[in-house]
Amino acid sequence: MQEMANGKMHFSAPVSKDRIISKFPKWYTPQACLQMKDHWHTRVKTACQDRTTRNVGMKMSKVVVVGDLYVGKTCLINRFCKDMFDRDYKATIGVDFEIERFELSGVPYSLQIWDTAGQEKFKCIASTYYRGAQVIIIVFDLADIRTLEHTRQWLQEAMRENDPGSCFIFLVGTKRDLLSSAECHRTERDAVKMASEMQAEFWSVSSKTGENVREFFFRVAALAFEGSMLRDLEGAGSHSHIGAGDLIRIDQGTAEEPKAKSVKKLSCC
Ligand SMILES: Nc1nc2c(ncn2[C@@H]2O[C@H](COP(=O)(O)OP(=O)(O)OP(=O)(O)O)[C@@H](O)[C@H]2O)c(=O)[nH]1
Ligand SMILES: [Mg+2]
Repeated sequence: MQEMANGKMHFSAPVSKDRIISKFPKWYTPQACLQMKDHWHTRVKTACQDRTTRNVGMKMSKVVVVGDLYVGKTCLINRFCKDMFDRDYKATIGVDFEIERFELSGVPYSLQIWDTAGQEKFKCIASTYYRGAQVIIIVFDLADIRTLEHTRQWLQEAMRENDPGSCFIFLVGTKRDLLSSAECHRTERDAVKMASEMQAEFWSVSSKTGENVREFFFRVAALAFEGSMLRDLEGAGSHSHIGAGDLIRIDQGTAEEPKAKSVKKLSCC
């Protein structure tokens, strides 16, 4: 596909078929969800159908994934982005990121997904990447209740770098394949309570089996996309947008768009 942008001809690969979102994705549980509607906002739908507005607005959102070490942040991202699962633990050093391209309601859109280190000694590096997030995903291990207790602290730290009300917050319990359904039910009840306190949407997933992983990221993409479109359409002040300096700039129109970038791994301060 060829596109004219800034007077230059670009070639952009079509979005892969399994990243096309046409129907508004559903929540995991109505007890802790950010929105209960099951359709695109009318203004967004109209804007998506209007070819003149297709090329304006946010084309990429920053997503930051935080949580204790070993809870499964990297596995969650890898299951979605690469459809793989690694049983062996390799701690994230500093940060990494992946770019995922979608097509939502006919409009191209990308998520820049930042995977941060949970280890205390890398926190000071990771926290410098929290700024400008449109989505914050706080991950905990369903099989280790202490990691749920720590999610409040993770949220506080992530919000220190972002304006209140400027981010969608998700609370995600991983490793549900390790729990019996009774155990899972008990922990989910506590997690729903925590999510409500945080004004977050709760999801329960397994990166090992892939259960709910795709559904979860589709939901993230849809809410982030709709939020961006609405802010653009309403002409909100720049403070509620992702600042230009907060995203790594990637020319989405070039033929050889990098699939993922690994940020230089730094030793800690
Ligand atoms: N059974 C099971 N194991 C999982 C799941 N997700 C992750 N794990 C395992 O949990 C361990 C930690 O996973 P990671 O994704 O590396 O954890 P992390 O949160 O990225 O850890 P840091 O990078 O140190 O912050 C690994 O051994 C994974 O194989 C899951 O859904 N089910
Ligand atoms: Mg990791």
